[in-house]
Amino acid sequence: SDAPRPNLTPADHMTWQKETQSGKARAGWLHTRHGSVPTPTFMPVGTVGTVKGITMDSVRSTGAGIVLGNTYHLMLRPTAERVQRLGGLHRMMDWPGPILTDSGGFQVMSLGPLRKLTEDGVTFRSHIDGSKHHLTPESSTDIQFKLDATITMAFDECPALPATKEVLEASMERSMRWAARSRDAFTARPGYGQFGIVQGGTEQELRERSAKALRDIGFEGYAIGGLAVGEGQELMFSTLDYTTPMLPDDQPRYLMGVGTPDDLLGAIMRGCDMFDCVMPSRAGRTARAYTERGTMNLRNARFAEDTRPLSPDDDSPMAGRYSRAYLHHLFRANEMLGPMLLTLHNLAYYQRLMRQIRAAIMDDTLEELAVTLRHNWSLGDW
Ligand SMILES: Cc1cccc2c(=O)nc(N)[nH]c12
Repeated sequence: SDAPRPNLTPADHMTWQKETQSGKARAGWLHTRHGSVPTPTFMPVGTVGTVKGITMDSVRSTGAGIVLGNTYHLMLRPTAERVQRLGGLHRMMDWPGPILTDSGGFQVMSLGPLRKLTEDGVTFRSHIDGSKHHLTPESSTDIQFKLDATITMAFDECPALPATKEVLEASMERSMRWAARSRDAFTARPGYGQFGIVQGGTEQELRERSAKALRDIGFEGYAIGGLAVGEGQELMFSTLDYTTPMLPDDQPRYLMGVGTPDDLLGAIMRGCDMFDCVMPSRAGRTARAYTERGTMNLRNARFAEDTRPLSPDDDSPMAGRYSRAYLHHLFRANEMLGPMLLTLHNLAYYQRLMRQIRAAIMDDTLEELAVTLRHNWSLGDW
């Protein structure tokens, strides 16, 4: 967005400034040690220090401002100590902008085989070489410090859904104890920050207690965890309806692991500001294009001689240079360039969507934009 940047607020940690609001949707600025980013913002996932298949210059060219890394993957390879010796993630991956790192608990529960969870933390074996590892709120926070993460996530447990209220309650309460230990282990630095993660599944009373526990600890931002784990959009939105108002109005809200363009629109309209999801990049590697008219699978034979661009207003650097037919050929031939071009295209679409939504928040026309977007997404290919 070319909106004038409000002046940076001097602070001993990162700050978020709300610029304007339209309904429950907010437009603001995230000010960090590694630069300022307009919100709402979508964070491309750079799990092991790379947004798979494209250079960080390409990521920057899509308009992305902040990217995500993962404690779980980076601690296993190349290890946090080596990243630190290489000058931290920013220098190692040639990304001077802000980096948010997830804390590892979620990835252990979904990736690491043979894991054991205790009050102290999680013991697990590496999915790479079977070596044994232990993650605690303290060690996760220390790893993120070594990575030089701009935004550090508290170490939490994300329970699999469906789960009984008792299971959700015990898990949430443990995550809150871990949040306090994560905060104690965090090293405050000007322009850096740490986010707490609200848990509690789809139980309003648990979400309420979790949000209060995190506010009492005090963080620079608040993530909503425990969603995007198979509950479905309706239940995710209804959970957001009562959860976002529980969080401080003047601090950023990060909905973890979300989502499709329609998810993002709905979550922004419910007061969320930051998002991450593997969908656009993973889809790019599997021949699925995200466009204003919904998604399309470029392996489909109907594209074999379709000389049109992917979408008429594609503003990625490849805009108008590669036809659907060419992409169809690349994927059929299993050429590297296919996933590279389509990942770039999809991330550029997500960033364009963020800019469109932010502009509509600024001129209070978000309701109208939402109708247009949902209509066009339903059209399918033209
Ligand atoms: C990446 C992600 C997606 C979805 C949920 C979560 C969560 O609850 N906690 C963490 N740390 N990460 C998550």
